Amino acid sequence: MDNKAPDNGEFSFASNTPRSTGRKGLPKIQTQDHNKKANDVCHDDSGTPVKAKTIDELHSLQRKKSAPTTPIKGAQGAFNAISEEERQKQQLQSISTSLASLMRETGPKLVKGDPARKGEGQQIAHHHHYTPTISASDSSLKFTHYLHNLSPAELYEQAIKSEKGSFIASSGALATLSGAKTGRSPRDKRVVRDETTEDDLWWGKGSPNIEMDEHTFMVNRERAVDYLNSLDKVFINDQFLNWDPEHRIKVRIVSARAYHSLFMHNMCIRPTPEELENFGTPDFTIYNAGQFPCNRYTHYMTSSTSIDINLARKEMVILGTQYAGEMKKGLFGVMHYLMPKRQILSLHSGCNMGKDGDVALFFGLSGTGKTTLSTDHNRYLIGDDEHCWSENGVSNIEGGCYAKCIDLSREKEPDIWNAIKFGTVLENVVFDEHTREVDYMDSSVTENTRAAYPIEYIPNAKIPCVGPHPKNIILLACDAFGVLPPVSKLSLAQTMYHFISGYTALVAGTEDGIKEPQATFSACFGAAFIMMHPTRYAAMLSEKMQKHGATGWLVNTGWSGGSYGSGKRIKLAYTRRIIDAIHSGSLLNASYKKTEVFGLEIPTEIEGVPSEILDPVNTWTDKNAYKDTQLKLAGLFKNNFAVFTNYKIGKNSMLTEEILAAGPNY
Ligand SMILES: Nc1ncnc2c1ncn2[C@@H]1O[C@H](COP(=O)(O)OP(=O)(O)OP(=O)(O)O)[C@@H](O)[C@H]1O
Ligand SMILES: O=C([O-])CC(=O)C(=O)O
Ligand SMILES: [Ca+2]
Ligand SMILES: [Mn+2]
Repeated sequence: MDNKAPDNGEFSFASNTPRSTGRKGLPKIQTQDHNKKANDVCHDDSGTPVKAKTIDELHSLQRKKSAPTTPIKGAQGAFNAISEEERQKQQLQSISTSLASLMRETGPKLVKGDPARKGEGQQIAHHHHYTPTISASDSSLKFTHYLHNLSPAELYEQAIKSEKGSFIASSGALATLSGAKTGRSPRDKRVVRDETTEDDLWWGKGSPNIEMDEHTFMVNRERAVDYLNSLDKVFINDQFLNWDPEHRIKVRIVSARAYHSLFMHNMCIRPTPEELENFGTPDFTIYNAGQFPCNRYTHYMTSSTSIDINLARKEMVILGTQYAGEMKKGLFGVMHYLMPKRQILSLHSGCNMGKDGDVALFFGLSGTGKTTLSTDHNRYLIGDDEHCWSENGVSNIEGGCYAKCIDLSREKEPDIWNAIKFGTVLENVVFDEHTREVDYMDSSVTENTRAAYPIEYIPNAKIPCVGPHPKNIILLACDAFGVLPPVSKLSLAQTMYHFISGYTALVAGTEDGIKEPQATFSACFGAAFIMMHPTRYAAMLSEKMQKHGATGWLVNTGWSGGSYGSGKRIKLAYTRRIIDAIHSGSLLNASYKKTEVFGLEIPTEIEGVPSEILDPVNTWTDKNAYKDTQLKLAGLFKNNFAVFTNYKIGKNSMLTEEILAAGPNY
């Protein structure tokens, strides 16, 4: 920070160290007369004196008060002039409400700051009109310390001080463990079914929304809040979702771990100090009590993990899992409800933009390449995982990226490699205990190792993360069967067919319990996150693609030359050349031939890609095995799509017919 605390010999870290001056022995102890200059033998002792009389005072000089970069709105305005004290009071009141038990008193007694740093800089919520009654519980006599929107440096210190398994990696990233869960637990997700959600949401067979009643939600909420209030300290993050200013959502995350706070600091949009001062009441609140299990005797609970969403209360509760992705994807689910209600399409996709403003969306299930392929040195990154498509164009929902890092290499993914530095959260990676060098090949903890970093850590991120209407819609599938072509150009009906199907072979690890690749269908490439029926999203996508003239593509980032086990994964370098040809427009006008069974249009030539791999039949030595495997996969597609044949997609029933006909034919 500064050179203001000068060297007086006792605290010598300045450049004239004993080593550099070649002097032997310890520096001379000087107890007084700092100003003596003449005839000094040791030059180190001749610096200006420290401007403190005591150690405490010295330490208080080290940290200067943060000040907003621009004057706070309203403070000097004629209207709604609000005093600093009043603003702090409002903030405390809001946080007190967030942490309140709904059964007992109005809210906990709050203290801002770390309990370990008693006295300094702490503010007690004196304004809080708490009236102890005869029925007051012991917990209501306790203070709840909260740490509000700490900086990454502060969160590092908190994590290292109090969370086992937190270390600084040699890159500067914070390496942490997420505990027993190293992936999401979709089977433990519950959504409150009430008047608000009864008609709007998708319930029943195939739906990711497993119902829960309001009362049970309150039981779990109380459990989480009691747990959080019982702790020494809790972390509060007040942040935003969605870079489109018209549709920005305010979120509050209450959590017990500095790791969770830093993760969300990176993943959500970070408010400026001014925006934070004027934050007001959040639109949605997460209570993350992940270290604490749910009570398995509670109705609807099938394990000790429960992730509960209550849209009417605008709250989410997490019990029994510390995997940070639950918060990220929980909020994504909320956006999948809020945005379509405003005629905005929410998408599980990456997004980037070329120099000429051409935007591409990358859809795909976990591990198919959204983050890898949207992070492209020659293009601007808008976002890697969650977007909105509105009348204004596209906007990222998040403020950060969440990259898989198993087998990560500097050569193949330089931008992601370089983003792993101070401030980045590294989950469940293995490192050398001395050098703290990470071994990205090591999956001893889990296959699903991850890095969460702010989007501006990617050098060509487009800030603000918004762009014009997309030109190319790229559907990524990691086909473990090895029969889908590396790239196919899709008609609108085919795009809709594959979007609704949402096929991939899940790559090990992201969803807890899955260890081997297996064929998966997940509607809209994100059935775990959508809240309404898939046809709602599909209809919006087809309408937008038609209106803005976007082209659909199916890209197989999975196997070639055989299924998983015998074939090999398509080289990332080839996939990148394919994606380049889509972006440049050269693939749009290439020559094509149609495949059997899936009826896909495949190009005969792409610069930088061996032509023989473009038709997968060429890469298989056993042609009969290829044919059988292709038919087997086609059958799986048909079976999966059967549930959608009774639904109309959009207003146009012509399109519905075409979509049904756009699947495999054999
Ligand atoms: N041909 C290929 N194309 C894309 N990715 C590949 C290819 N071959 C190997 N990979 C690897 O596959 C992984 C793709 O993961 P990525 O993080 O991009 O998934 P994602 O779609 O963003 O998933 P999630 O939604 O879980 O974040 C990376 O580890 C990447 O290195
Ligand atoms: O949410 C996660 O854990 C990782 C992710 O992006 C996904 O699964 O789509
Ligand atoms: Ca990703
Ligand atoms: Mn994702």
